[in-house]
Amino acid sequence: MTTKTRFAPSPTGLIHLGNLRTALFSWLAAHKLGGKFVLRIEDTDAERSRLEYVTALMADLHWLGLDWQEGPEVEGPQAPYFQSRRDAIYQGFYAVLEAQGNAYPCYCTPEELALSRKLQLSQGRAPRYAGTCRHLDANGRAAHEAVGRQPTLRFRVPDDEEIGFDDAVRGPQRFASADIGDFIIRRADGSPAFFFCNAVDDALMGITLVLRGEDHLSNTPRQILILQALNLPVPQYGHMALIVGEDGQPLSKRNGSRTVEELRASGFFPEALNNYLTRLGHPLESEALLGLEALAAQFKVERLSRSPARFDAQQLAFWQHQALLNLPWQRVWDWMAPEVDGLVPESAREAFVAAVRPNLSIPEDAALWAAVCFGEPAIAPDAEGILQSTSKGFWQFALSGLADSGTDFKALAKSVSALSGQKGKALFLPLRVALTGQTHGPELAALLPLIGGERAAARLHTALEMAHADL
Ligand SMILES: Nc1ncnc2c1ncn2[C@@H]1O[C@H](COP(=O)(O)OP(=O)(O)OP(=O)(O)O)[C@@H](O)[C@H]1O
Ligand SMILES: [Zn+2]
Repeated sequence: MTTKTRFAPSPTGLIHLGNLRTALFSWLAAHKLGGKFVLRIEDTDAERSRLEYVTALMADLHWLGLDWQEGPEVEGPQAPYFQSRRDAIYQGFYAVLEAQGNAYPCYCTPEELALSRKLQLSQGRAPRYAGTCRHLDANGRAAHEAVGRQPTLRFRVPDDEEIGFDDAVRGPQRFASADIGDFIIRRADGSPAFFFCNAVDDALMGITLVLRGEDHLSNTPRQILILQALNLPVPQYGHMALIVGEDGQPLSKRNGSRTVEELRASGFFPEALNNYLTRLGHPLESEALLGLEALAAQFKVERLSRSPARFDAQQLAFWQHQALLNLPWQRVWDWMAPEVDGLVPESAREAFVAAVRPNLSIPEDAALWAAVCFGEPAIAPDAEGILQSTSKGFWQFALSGLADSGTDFKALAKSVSALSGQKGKALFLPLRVALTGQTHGPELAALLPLIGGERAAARLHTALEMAHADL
């Protein structure tokens, strides 16, 4: 049996890294074994669901390379993949459950339910549905209907059963049916309850492995009961620890967690997110930046951690740096192009990327180095003093070195050192400051050929003017 996984977001906001990691792990689990990954949109909450969030989350998944084999856009044998368009399917299953006696209409009002809950709490009991409408006969129902009460549909939970399943992440789980009250599977307005259509669709779509956040763990026994009653296949479930933010709270669409869209807009590479998130709560042997297929090859469901994973901005920055160092130069060029285009000659692009990529973290960082190489950069405030404390003689040696060795920085440094007697920082820092205006930056050996002999000579002249008179 091939693995089939799914990502089933509710389009009620932009997705965050917690949602994304669920999608990523599901994708990896499917692709590891040549299986399929399904995207299903759980938009039954008409009030909170928005089409623009569907569009946004699909754009996010495409950007990350997490393409789906069934779902919106590509369709598939179980279309439609929007739950809002599958209502006829759910109604059919409600009818089956009612005919079997596994579901019954409940006419209790929200006020009556709240009162019952309060009463149970005051008696020190865990509140659950008291079973008021469990045994209503046709007359009792008719009486409620006559006063215009709209019923919900409740699932009749068997009395004394144990519901067990083997969680792919957390191991064996046991629940007593006696702790689960009869629960609502269709709301009074006719709309399906989340865990009902979620379970039914997983079964109909042939999902074999459901990886999701542990916020869903308590839904699972109810979903298993529904599927068993309908004689539908029960997938394997794996409940992962949630990602918590710096405040210790789970990332959530409701609490304004940083969205994938924001991370993309601020210049993160998809490879940085994929590599960071795969290692967040899942140990990997490889320390290298890996593509999705390589990540999938190393991914193992049984390695998923049971303890919460904390979002760590530094680790994400580390993987962004790895992406900058390792991606093909054209990718890095396309990423920085909007910031530097027009400044960098076409023939110098590859060399420019090679020179500056270790010194970047966001595209805007490239603008400074483009100005350094091809424009007229200002001298940074912390650099001015360094030039003022050099001697004019030093710059005369530098100018003659440049005339002899051209843009070969190693040869230039060697000749200035031989003539001036300076070494180490006393040699390199003034040269860096004069040539770039900065006290830190990419290798001068890589920058100088881009700066070119003419600009370099002009900058050494400026340094000569700023140096104090001596010799
Ligand atoms: N902080 C989190 N860490 C890991 N996974 C998460 C986190 N929050 C949600 N998920 C998972 O993301 C998947 C999609 O969830 P869903 O679209 O319902 O979003 P949500 O963030 O839970 O929504 P809301 O913020 O409204 O509660 C689910 O499997 C859910 O368990
Ligand atoms: Zn009732």
